[in-house]
Amino acid sequence: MALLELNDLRVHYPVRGGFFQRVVDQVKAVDGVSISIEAGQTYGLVGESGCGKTTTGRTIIGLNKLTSGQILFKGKDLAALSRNNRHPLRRDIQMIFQDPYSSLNPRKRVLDVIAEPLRNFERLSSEEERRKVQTLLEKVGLNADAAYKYPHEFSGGQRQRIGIARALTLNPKLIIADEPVSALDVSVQAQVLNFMKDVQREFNLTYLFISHDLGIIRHMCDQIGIMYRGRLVEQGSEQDIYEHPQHLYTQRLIATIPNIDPAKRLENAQKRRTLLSSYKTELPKHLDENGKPFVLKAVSPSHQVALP
Ligand SMILES: Nc1ncnc2c1ncn2[C@@H]1O[C@H](COP(=O)(O)OP(=O)(O)OP(=O)(O)O)[C@@H](O)[C@H]1O
Repeated sequence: MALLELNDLRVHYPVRGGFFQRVVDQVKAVDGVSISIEAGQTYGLVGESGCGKTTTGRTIIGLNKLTSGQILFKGKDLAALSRNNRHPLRRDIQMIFQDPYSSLNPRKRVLDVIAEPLRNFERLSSEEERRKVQTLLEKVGLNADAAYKYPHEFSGGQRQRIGIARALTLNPKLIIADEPVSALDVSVQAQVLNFMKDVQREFNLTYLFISHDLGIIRHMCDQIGIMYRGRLVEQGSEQDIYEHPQHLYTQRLIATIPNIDPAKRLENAQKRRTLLSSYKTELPKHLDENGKPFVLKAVSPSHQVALP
């Protein structure tokens, strides 16, 4: 049995207009999405901005209401369960948000940020809570003292680790990661992604990984779904999607990937930086001495030509 199954999920937002603010139209943000995710796997949901990825994730976690369809988690239909029966299942699904700069409350200490889900589900003494938070901080590679600091005292990558620690507090089975690295510098992206893979192994997690970046999706995911205007146009294994894309939209998306391996991308960015710092670019002139158009050329410091 799959850990999570979406059956014909639809989420439509009403568009209101006119003097009486009547519903005049619907935005079909998610329009008939069916997905099945096996325990321990990473399912990547990819597509351009506005195609409905975030709405799908938020609906699974209960932040949005579904219009129709089923969300089966461990075989139970979340929408059909009473609040009381749904509550214990909710703790098994957590979310990592896109922007670690805005998703952590700046007025709360890291201890309170990470302990918040615990306080909703468990009654721990403050000593037990502190110990649990500090163990988690160490697991995500931060110092236990970080518990007494505020989010602004950390870098973007460290903040995303705090977001990951927060998602792990209740030992969830499924984590929905919505663009977890898109707000981070490319050099930090690879670290956080690899760290998420380590955490997945250690905690036996299943990920629904949402991204618009096919390079990152390839690095992270076993199964991939391509979304376009609220619908899934193609689903398959990582190899199916990248080696044999069937749908024209998938083929176009793949053709636009600049460099699909994030580790390679980082290596290339570093190479580019080194090259730029050791080379100076001579400014172009319009014509050379023979009257031919001047070609822009890079010259090493030892061969620099003094510009007139
Ligand atoms: N609360 C809302 N009310 C009305 N329309 C909404 C609402 N939230 C999202 N939408 C619309 O639903 C569609 C899907 O939005 P969604 O945020 O799910 O897309 P996305 O693929 O996650 O995009 P991005 O990558 O830019 O976050 C968009 O057209 C968006 O404008």
